[in-house]
Amino acid sequence: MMLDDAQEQALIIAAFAAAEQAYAPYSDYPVGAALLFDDGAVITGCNVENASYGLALCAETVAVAKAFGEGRRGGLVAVAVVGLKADAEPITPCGRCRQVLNEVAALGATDPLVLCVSKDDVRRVTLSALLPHAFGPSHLA
Ligand SMILES: O=c1ccn([C@H]2C[C@H](O)[C@@H](CO)O2)c(=O)[nH]1
Ligand SMILES: [Zn+2]
Repeated sequence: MMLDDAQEQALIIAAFAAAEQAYAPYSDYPVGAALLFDDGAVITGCNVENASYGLALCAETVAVAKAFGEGRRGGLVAVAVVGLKADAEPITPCGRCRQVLNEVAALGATDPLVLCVSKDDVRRVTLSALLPHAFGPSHLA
């Protein structure tokens, strides 16, 4: 499934809206993520930090956990990630989030598009480009 401009824009807007819910009092670096599934559903997440700093959950991981919690297994088409403090250079998912995203991707048939978004720019990459030679469920089979 290819994304048209309107779908892309809607996903980016959903990620910005999610970032507004970020709980990031320690880093003051709000992040939002929005996952688009092949039935058109969008599931969002924001980063959730903790007084024990190292326990922070990234927006992408929160979104994936919500998706699994709603019964989704595969069907991930695209992900938008925005950092509200990212002006020029878009943020990209951290290494842990790439692996977490790979789990839902590996359960489906498509290599999801990752939209890395800043105020000024959108960078489009595939998840497999962000995480080549990924370890996944097939390795355990
Ligand atoms: O792709 C990213 C990168 C960072 N963060 C969060 C983790 C932490 O709460 C804050 C600063 O690193 O941003 C995300 O949610 N997603
Ligand atoms: Zn992360």
